Amino acid sequence: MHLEQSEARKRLIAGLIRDVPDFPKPGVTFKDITPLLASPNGFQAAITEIIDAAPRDIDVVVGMEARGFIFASPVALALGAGFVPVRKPGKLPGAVLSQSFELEYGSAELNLHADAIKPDARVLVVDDVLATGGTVGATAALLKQIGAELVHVSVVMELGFLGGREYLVQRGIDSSSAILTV
Ligand SMILES: O=P(O)(O)OC[C@H]1O[C@H](OP(=O)(O)OP(=O)(O)O)[C@H](O)[C@@H]1O
Ligand SMILES: Nc1ncnc2[nH]cnc12
Repeated sequence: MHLEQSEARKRLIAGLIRDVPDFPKPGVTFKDITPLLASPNGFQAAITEIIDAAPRDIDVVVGMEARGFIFASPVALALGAGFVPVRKPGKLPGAVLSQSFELEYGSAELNLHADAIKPDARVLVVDDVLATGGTVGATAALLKQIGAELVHVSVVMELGFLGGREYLVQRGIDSSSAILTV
């Protein structure tokens, strides 16, 4: 019964993520989550699936700007954990740690407030899409600079053909789950 409910949620979620060809550049098929967010049942199903897969005793849920914020915040509240944002450069007002990385469609840099997470904190990282793994990898590197423990990575959709999971495993991040893998 539990499994059937989960399968039904996954089907609902899959039907609410739209493929947009050649966005943001030719050759990239963009996975658009806005129809999922616009559906209360769909959005709730995604949050339920992430919570069900999450380890217990999480102190902090980290979400990455911008789409990661949307999923990480309700997950943090449901788990009784704090929410900490990883942001693009120039957005956080305090002293930051910084990490650059490569994306499927460009290069980027992410920042984390240096004092946002205690060194012994158990951290769950939540994002919408795992593509090349660059974003999660950079976030993991930021957490490593602090000394926090990255316990698990949860995403709504993994683009398996881009090898993000292998990229993460090569960096010692071997606990991750995706609601959907394409
Ligand atoms: O595994 P990767 O190759 O790193 O790709 C995945 C990341 O790319 C997207 O973010 P994007 O940088 O497009 O920013 P946005 O959330 O602000 O749209 C997505 O939300 C993930 O964070
Ligand atoms: N193809 C894609 N669709 C949506 N978000 C992404 N982030 C990186 N690649 C993506």
